[in-house]
Amino acid sequence: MSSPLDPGAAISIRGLVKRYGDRNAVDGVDLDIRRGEIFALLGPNGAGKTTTVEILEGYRSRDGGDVAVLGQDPAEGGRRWRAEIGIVLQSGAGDSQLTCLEVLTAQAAYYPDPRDPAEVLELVGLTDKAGARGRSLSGGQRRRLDVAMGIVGRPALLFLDEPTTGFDPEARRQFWSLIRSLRDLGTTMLLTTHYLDEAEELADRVGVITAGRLVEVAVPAELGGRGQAPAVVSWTEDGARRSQDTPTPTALVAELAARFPGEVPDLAVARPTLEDVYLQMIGQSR
Ligand SMILES: Nc1ncnc2c1ncn2[C@@H]1O[C@H](COP(=O)(O)OP(=O)(O)OP(=O)(O)O)[C@@H](O)[C@H]1O
Repeated sequence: MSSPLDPGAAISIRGLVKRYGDRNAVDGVDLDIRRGEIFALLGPNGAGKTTTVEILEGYRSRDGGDVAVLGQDPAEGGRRWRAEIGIVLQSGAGDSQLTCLEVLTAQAAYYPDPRDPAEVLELVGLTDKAGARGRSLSGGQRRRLDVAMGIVGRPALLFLDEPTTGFDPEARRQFWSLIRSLRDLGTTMLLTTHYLDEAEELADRVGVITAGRLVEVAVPAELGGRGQAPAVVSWTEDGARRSQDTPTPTALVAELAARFPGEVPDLAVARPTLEDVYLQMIGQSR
């Protein structure tokens, strides 16, 4: 028997089930996301991420379980509840004939306490594109406009579905700093991503979902026992690459330092990345 919904959480989920035909796309998910937290949902294609997120957004019905999003059942969320939620979809506003400022001003009019559209453009780094039409923007600029649309209503909770797909490395870093400024403003965020470095960089906690089940929830540094995993020390010796797993890499490096006259050739100390443990987890659960 699972515990009751947590009324203080931004998102509280117990025993969530969604069926398509005779298959459970979401198969008994329990999860609490704290207010102010950035939570990343990871999982392979078809794992059930979008289905789960769309149920939380109130866009899909569920077949079982209890859900509270900002204290409300999303299946019954009214206009006031909806105004507290921002959504950044996989593709959004970019095709509009309107200018960025116009499209954002039109969106802001739906909300009781919107942010100033010009300030939002500044926040997403599109001030110099205020007068440009959506369809003249680059892919990365369109995504920023999507984010601007998602946050102009001053949401307490923001859903971001694969927000940086198609970004160049610099645009991704700028986007990450935008997400951090939203966190500093108190916004709770649930993001789905296939970029493990993005999850590591942004998320307070990550959840891995495979075949509709949440297999682990942890801070990125601890996922899959990563915090306790041995380090791999590698170096070059007698023209060959050597490597050794060790729980005490400092001792091994000291030993190598004593053995070599100067620099230890090509010395590297590595621990499993989030991607390493993630791939291992989803491999095991298939
Ligand atoms: N409307 C639908 N009708 C039938 N099956 C569906 C429907 N929507 C999703 N599914 C199935 O449910 C499962 C979960 O899909 P979902 O879109 O939630 O996965 P996902 O984790 O978001 O994947 P991706 O990373 O590819 O976006 C998949 O097997 C998918 O084929």
